[in-house]
This record gives sequence, C-alpha cells and structure tokens, in this order.
Amino acid sequence: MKKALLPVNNISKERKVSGKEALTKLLRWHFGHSAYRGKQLEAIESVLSGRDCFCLMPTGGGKSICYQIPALAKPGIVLVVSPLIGFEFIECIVFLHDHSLNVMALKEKGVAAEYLSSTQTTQVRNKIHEELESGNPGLRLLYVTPELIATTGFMSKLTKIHSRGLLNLIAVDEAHCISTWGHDFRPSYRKLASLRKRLPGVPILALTATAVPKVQVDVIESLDMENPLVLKSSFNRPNIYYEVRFKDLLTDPYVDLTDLIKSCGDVCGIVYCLERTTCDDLASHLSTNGISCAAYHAGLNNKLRTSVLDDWISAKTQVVVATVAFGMVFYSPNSNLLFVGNFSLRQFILNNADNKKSPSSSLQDRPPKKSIDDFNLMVEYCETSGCRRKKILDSFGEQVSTSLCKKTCDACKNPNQVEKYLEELKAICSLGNRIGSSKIFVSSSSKPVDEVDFSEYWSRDDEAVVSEDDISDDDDGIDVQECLTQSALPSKSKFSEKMDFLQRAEEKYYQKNDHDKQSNKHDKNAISETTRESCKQRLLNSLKQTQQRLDTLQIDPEMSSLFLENECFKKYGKTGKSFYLSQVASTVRWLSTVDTADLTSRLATTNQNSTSKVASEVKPLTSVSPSVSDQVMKMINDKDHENVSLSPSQITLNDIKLPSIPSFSEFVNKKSSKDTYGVDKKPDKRSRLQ
Ligand SMILES: Nc1ncnc2c1ncn2[C@@H]1O[C@H](COP(=O)(O)OP(=O)(O)OP(=O)(O)O)[C@@H](O)[C@H]1O
Ligand SMILES: [Mg+2]
Repeated sequence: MKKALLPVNNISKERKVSGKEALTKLLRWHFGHSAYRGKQLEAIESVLSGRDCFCLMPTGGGKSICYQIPALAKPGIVLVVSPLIGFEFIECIVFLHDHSLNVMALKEKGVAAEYLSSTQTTQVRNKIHEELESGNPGLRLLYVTPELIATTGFMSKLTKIHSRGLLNLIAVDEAHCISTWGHDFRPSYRKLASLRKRLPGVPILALTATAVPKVQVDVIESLDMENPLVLKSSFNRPNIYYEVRFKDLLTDPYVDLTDLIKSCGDVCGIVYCLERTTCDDLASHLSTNGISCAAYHAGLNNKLRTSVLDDWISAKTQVVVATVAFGMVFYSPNSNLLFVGNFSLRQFILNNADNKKSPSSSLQDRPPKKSIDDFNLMVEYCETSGCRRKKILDSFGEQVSTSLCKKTCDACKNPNQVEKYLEELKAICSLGNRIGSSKIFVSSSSKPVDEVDFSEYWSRDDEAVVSEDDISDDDDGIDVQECLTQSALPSKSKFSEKMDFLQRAEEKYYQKNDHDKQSNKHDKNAISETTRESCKQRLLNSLKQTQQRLDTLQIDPEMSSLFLENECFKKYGKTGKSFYLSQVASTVRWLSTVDTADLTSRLATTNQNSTSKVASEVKPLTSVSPSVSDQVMKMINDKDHENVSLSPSQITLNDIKLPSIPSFSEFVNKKSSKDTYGVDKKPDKRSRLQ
C-alpha cells in the first residue's frame, strides 16, 4: 500500500518522535515491520539523542532502518553516503539496488527521499539542489555517493544546509570502505574524514557488515567519531554447519565434492575457487558427475556470465563454481559454501595481494603484514583442531564459548577424527617437503607464513607475478554487478521494471566500464618479451637444479631452457598469458621430479621413436647434431611457430611422443601417492572424511 507522504513543508516545526512505542509505530506504518530487530532501536535512539553510533550488523540484518527511521522521527535531512550500487538479499534471491531503487522504494512507503548522482539529468539534479537551497526543504533522506561528497561544490551546499540547522544525521553505509585494513577499501571513502570538521555537531552513524576489530577502530577514528555507541550484532549463524576437508587426504576430491553436493539435496550453492582454470576444470568434472553446474569468472564474456547468473538465480543451475568475481552475492539459510583451494597457493595469494595494493613495489618484497595475518588466520582455521564456529566469531572480535556451537562443526562433532586427519595431513606434508626440491606441500600451521621459504612454484620473480589473469582481481567485484544489471530475470514483481529503469540510467556508466575492461584485458593477455625472457630464466634455474639432482643427466641447460620455453609458447602463445604461464609452471614442477629418461626423451629431438627409449640410448640436447640444434633455434626465432618442422630428419615436433607434463592436480595426486623413493603408497586413504 502506498503511504501518504509526510507533510513536507513544515519539517522544522515538527517535534521529535521518541520513545519505543512511538518509534515502533513509525516502523509499522512506513515499513510494515511489527518490531525492531536486534540492535536497531538502540542505534536509532542513539542518533536521535545526538550521539554518534557505530553499528556492526550482518548482511541483511536491517541496517537501513537505523537511518530511515531517524529521518522520519526528527526534523531535518538525513544524508546517506553509500556506494552507488549495492545488494539486497531476500529469500535467497539477490537483488541489485542502487540509490534510485532505494529512493523509489522509500517514496512508495511515503518517505520523501531523493538521490543525487551523475546518472540523473541536469534538470532533475537542479530541482533537488533548488529544494535543498529553499527555506524549508521537504526532503527527509538524501542519498549521495562518497565521490559527490568530495566535490567542493556539493560540500559548500552541505555546509549551507548545515548552517541553517537542517542536517539531522550523517549515515555512512558500508563504512568499512574507509579503512585500508578492510577488504573493500575505496579511496573515495577517505574523503569522508573531513565531514566531522565541516559539519560539526551532526551525529554520525557508521554502518557495516564486515568490520573486523581493526577495521572498526579505523572507521571510528577516520570518521572522527566522538564517544560513539558501539553496537555489534552477533554474526553467529546457527543454521550453518562448518567442516574442513583436506584434499590431500581424499582419494578423489571430485567424487567427494560430488557426493557432498548430492547429499545436500535440492539446494543451490557456490563453490569458490582461487583460479579461473580450476573453476572450469571443476565445473566440467561436476557436470560429468551429474550435477547441474556452471563456471563463473571474469575470464568469461559478459553475456555468458549474465546467463550463468540468471540460470543460478532461477534454479536452472544448482551449483556455480566461481572465483571471487561472483562476489558474496549469495545468501540462503540452507546454503553450502565451499572453498576449494590448496595451501601451496598461499604465496601466490600473498604476492598477488601485495602487487595489487602497490603495483610499483618490488616483487621481492615481503607480502604486507595484513595479508600474512589474514592468511595465517585462515590456515589456523583449517589446520588446527578446536571449534570452527568459535574461530570464525573470534575473527569478528566476538568472544563466545564453544558451547554455543552445539556440535554444529566437525571439530565439535568428531574431535578425535579431526585430530587424526590433522596428523595424517602433517605426515603427508612432511613427506612432500622431502621430495625433490619442490616446496609445493608447504603447509605447517605452526610455521608462520612469513617464515616459510617462498614456494618455488609461485615465486615468479618477474612481471609474471603481477599477472591478474590467474586469479580474479578487485575489478571483478563489479562484474557481477554488471551482470545483475543486465539480467533480464523477472525474479520478483516489479523488479524487472526497476531493473530496466536502472539499466537505462546506468547504461552510460557501464559502457565506459566495459570499454576500459576490454582494453585492460587485451593488455593483460599479451605475452611480452620480458615475460618470455624471465620464463626462460626460470626454466634454466630449474634445469640446473634438476642437473644437480640427477647425476647421470647430461644436457646443455641453456639450450634446453630455450627449447622448453618455446614448447610452452608454441602450445599456448596464442591462447594467452595465463595459459602460457601455467604451462611454464607445470614444466617447472615436472622438472622437480622428472627422471633422466623422461627428460632426455623430451629434449632429444633426434630420437625418432622417442618415449620407449631408455636414457642411455637417447641423446641429450648437447649431443644433438648441429643441424637439429639449429632447427630448434630457428623454431625459437621463427615468428610462425606452428609451421616449423625439424628437417632434415623430417620430424616435426608434433610427430614426437613426448612425456606429458602433468597439470597441477595431477602432479599433486601423483606426489601424494608416492613415497620419498617414488614407490606407490598403500591406497589407505578415505574417500570421505566423515
Ligand atoms: N525490524 C525488521 N523486521 C523485519 N524485517 C526487517 C526489519 N528491519 C529490516 N528488515 C528487512 O530486512 C531486509 C534487509 O534490510 P537491509 O537491506 O536494511 O539490511 P542491511 O543490514 O542493510 O544489509 P546489507 O548488509 O546487505 O546492506 C529488508 O528486506 C528489510 O525490509
Ligand atoms: Mg545495507
């Protein structure tokens, strides 16, 4: 039902509404909710009394009410600073909302609200400005972006309104964005630090769903909040069961995951992966095993991502295997949220985080302490026994007793079993550390990450480490927003209509964004000469280590590194940098365990029958006839690599059956099934950890 608008012409003459009963009446009349939830009323009463308030409530907890009710309960304007676009979760459906939708919904509820944005026409904006400058503005809620606050023009308008005593409250939504400690730091939020000085005496309400203790302090200090009332709702989700499974202890992680998803019945879910290639790989395995699923990452085109999202929301697809490009756009009481990862990736994540924060920093730099702390927390969560729920809540600064869990995590339900798995994992890890020179199995939680030697696999000491192709980047966050914006899904009454409206309004914005992204993608995917050079160097280093490991090996490391690099380039040069780098990394891994026979057969291009030969029969590259070496060099230097043959022996590289280079998962599985001497271990692993 559309509510009557409040009398807008005599705000300043109105009296303040106070008291639980009167405030609840406002809630019922305008929003249709029977009572306040959690800490809503406390937050409202705090700001109405003029006291700053920091409000930490989970996603969907109802933070908006905390500034919407004060807008109705007290004369003046409530300024709401929030990002242009946000999400709302209702009954497992993700709703995109932006200022325009918020305002539209509020108007329907009889609240005089407006927003100011570059997406509006000048005419509309002028009208709002006129109203703000009028003697008695009828507005109650004004939504703006932090970018607008940063402009001198708007700030001077605000100071005028303030000097006339018309500012009731400043609400900073998604306040964690102000903190560089947060996961979603936005430089535009930094400008909000001046609000207190520019607009003194107006209470500030900071709202967030994601602030860890450090961020909370940072938000309060950055906004210059005075003795704020700090309200924290519990982040405990009693309906979620927490469990950690170790890939290394599973016979077949794909089968395990398939069984788990099937055992959950008809629920939708997301499997998060670190890398795009893992998403594709896992999605195809799950599909083969009868699970309706699709991959989602920023490497897919917009159209495909939109359709994956639509299919998932409309339950055509049960599971999405995604990188963080999908964002946390998922909320459902019966959800399963799984993370597929490998701790050997830790250095990569840390390096990546480091490079994103400071592109100019030396690649030899240690990752920032924050990344290390965060990562150690995650490792501790997985690799130590003890209640998982408590660990999660601890990380939000919530002190709870383990009795809260009531056996709703694996560590509380089956403590002995978890201990046993951890012992087994440690045994496998120490075994992995002894094998060859690779440190892929680095995983001891008792050894802090910053003390661990850099993993050979990920310590890309070249520009390659900056590659953002392998892992989704910060920009990916907006990808899902784009897709939601483009989504044609009629998911709720009137929603499509609103989406269309939004789509048109935002068209310009996204066109520019798309264009920027396309040009970025193109650049990111190119394989530069510097990349190739550093890959050759990496392969050369590995070959030298291999030579040290294998006494009988006689090769020319220089030539061999050129050959192997070229092989990677020939195979994936056209596909793009991520595939190329991945193949180089595979080759480096392969070199760390390869035996003399396999390596020489790969390098000995004169050998026509190749793989069946034993090492002694195969000539290493050093003793390859000059003509063949020349051919290899020619091939390396030739621009059209696809068409080069190895005459005079009339053998093309494609004719030779080379030992295959295993993928990362094949490599890991192979490694964990062998002991130090390469002897297969007894197949004593469980197929499930339960
Ligand atoms: N007291 C209440 N009783 C019932 N429903 C409520 C109450 N307060 C808010 N809601 C509903 O909860 C939902 C989420 O509210 P809101 O969008 O304000 O959450 P939020 O905390 O801002 O979440 P997010 O972190 O996603 O921004 C809305 O549908 C809102 O109508
Ligand atoms: Mg919100």
